[in-house]
Amino acid sequence: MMNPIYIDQKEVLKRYKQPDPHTHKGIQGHAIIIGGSYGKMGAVCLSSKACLKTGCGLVTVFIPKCGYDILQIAIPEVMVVTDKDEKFISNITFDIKPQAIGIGPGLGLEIETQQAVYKLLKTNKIPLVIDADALNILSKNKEWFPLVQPKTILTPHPKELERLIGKWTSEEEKLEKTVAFSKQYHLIIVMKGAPTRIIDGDTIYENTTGNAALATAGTGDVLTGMITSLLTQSYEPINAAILGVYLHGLTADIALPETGYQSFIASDVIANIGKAFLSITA
Ligand SMILES: NC(=O)C1=CN([C@@H]2O[C@H](COP(=O)(O)OP(=O)(O)OC[C@H]3O[C@@H](n4cnc5c(N)ncnc54)[C@H](OP(=O)(O)O)[C@@H]3O)[C@@H](O)[C@H]2O)[C@@H](O)CC1
Ligand SMILES: Nc1ncnc2c1ncn2[C@@H]1O[C@H](COP(=O)(O)OP(=O)(O)O)[C@@H](O)[C@H]1O
Ligand SMILES: [Mg+2]
Repeated sequence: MMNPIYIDQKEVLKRYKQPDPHTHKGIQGHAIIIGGSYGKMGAVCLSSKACLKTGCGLVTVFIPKCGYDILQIAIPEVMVVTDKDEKFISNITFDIKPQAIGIGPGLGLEIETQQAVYKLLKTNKIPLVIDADALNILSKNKEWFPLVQPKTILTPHPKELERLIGKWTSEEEKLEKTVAFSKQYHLIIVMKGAPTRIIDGDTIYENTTGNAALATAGTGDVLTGMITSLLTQSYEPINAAILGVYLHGLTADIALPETGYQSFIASDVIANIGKAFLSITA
């Protein structure tokens, strides 16, 4: 197996693009975050807020009806489109033209939701991040793998990865299986963990930021929003994944002296995205 490329400040600065002073919200890009189900709307709140805070111009969420008030009250900057169903997503339709899609946080596994994901995968040509229950839906329907567009970013935690590629008996085998999966379907796999690794075919990247404070509900949902945001801002998928993972970890390193490991929560990731951006260019 190849040695990893460490994702450090030098690697990130090679890829980071300073915003143009003459940019506007249209140029900064429009993201759509698709997810949520009854009791898991917080995942979409976290993901969509993180998306905005990572610099894209506009964010729309596509959620089941029961999330409408929750989203509009929690994050006034985010626009909302609702499904026809109350508690889960059953048919994904929107007439906006986003530059990137993030799908999965809080989505649930209802049969109707699985069919809605199938329809999206079959027709979608927009850069995509697949996380959480959208990954679990793919794992339940492995014959859909070839429908996923090349260079789509998948962000599994270890259990989601196991559901996708099967069990492994060593770290080496886990990496080999993930590289083979990435190569077979031309996908970028963000193997979340400590450390997070990004697999792009034969190339393995290893993140150098982050700490155990991130072991708390919703931090993965936040990462999905951040990577989706970078995709809307015209970063190549691999660069969006690299920059997103690095900044996400950096928020926890910045916050740790104030929060300690225990009190750090996913909203603290979002609150520190600004400082993380400032520190990479400092
Ligand atoms: N506020 C909200 O609305 C929130 C909503 N959320 C939404 O909930 C949905 C379900 O997502 P989920 O990840 O909680 O459940 P699931 O896929 O069964 O995986 C859990 C199991 O995986 C394992 N595991 C995880 N990490 C691991 C690691 N690093 N290393 C090793 N193992 C690890 C671990 O398994 P164990 O070790 O217990 O066998 C654990 O029990 C999804 O839509 C998500 O977006 C959440 O984001 C929370 C906030
Ligand atoms: N001990 C740890 N050290 C560094 N990062 C961690 C640690 N535990 C979790 N993380 C990070 O936190 C995030 C958790 O994502 P995930 O499991 O999808 O959470 P959720 O689904 O609750 O949002 C990942 O980015 C992972 O790399
Ligand atoms: Mg998750």
